[in-house]
Amino acid sequence: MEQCQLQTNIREDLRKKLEEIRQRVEEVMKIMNGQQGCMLCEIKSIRESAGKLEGLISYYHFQSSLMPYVEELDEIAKAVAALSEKGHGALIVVEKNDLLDSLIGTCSMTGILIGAKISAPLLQSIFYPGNPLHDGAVIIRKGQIVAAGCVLPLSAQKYTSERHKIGTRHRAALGLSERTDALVIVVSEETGQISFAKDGVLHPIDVQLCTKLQQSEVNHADSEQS
Ligand SMILES: Nc1ncnc2c1ncn2[C@@H]1O[C@H](COP(=O)(O)OP(=O)(O)OP(=O)(O)O)[C@@H](O)[C@H]1O
Repeated sequence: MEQCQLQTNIREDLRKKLEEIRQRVEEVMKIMNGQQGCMLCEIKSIRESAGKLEGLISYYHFQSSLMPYVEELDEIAKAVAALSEKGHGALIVVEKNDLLDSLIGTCSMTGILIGAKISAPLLQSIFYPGNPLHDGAVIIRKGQIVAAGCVLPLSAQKYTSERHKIGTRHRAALGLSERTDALVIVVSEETGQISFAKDGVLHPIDVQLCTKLQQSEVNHADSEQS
C-alpha cells in the first residue's frame, strides 16, 4: 500500500471505529467468562463495524493510489456516488503506467473514442441505462475520458475473498487489474456497492462517508481560517 498521510478527521474516525471494535471484543471476552449477554449480537456488531472500517480505509487507499494519475478525483468520486445512489452500473478504468491502447477504439473491435475532459455529469450520462455507451468500461487517461464501451478481459475468479459470487462486471474489473497496473472502479447495478479492483483484489469502498468527511474537513479548515 502507498504511503499516505491521513487527514485528521479520517484518522479520528478510524480511531473511533477501532475503539468500537475493541470494546465489542472485550464484551465477547466477558460473555465467554460467564457474564450475561448476547455473544452473537456482539459478533454481528463487530462485523458491521469492521465492514465500515474497511470501506473507509479502502476509500483512502483508492484516493492515494489515484492522486498521482488524476487531478479530477472529486469529479470521479461525485459521479460514482451519484451512480451508486441511482443504482446505475458502471465500470471506470484509470490507466496508470501500463498503456491500455489494445482496449481502445482503433486498436480494438470495441470501445468508442471520446477525448473529453473528465466531469461527473459526463460520466453519469455515459452510464445512464439505455445510453448506447453504457455497456462496457470507460477509460481515463491523464485527465481525459479517452473511450467508452470498452471490453475488458475477464478474470477467472468467480468469488470474492468472502466467497460472494461475482458477476461479469466485477470479473472484468478484476481481470484487467490482474494483467495491468490500472485501477478499475465498479458500481454495482444490483446493490449500488462501489468497489475498486487493484492488483487482482476487489475492495468495497464507502464514497458517501468519505465525501462527507472531506466536506467537514474543508468546513473545518474554512472555519479555522476565518
Ligand atoms: N468483459 C467486459 N468488459 C466490460 N464490461 C463488461 C464485461 N462483461 C460485462 N460487462 C458489463 O457488465 C454488465 C453485466 O454485469 P453483470 O450483471 O453480469 O455483472 P455483475 O458483476 O453482477 O454487476 P452488477 O452488480 O452491476 O449486476 C454488462 O452489461 C456490461 O456493461
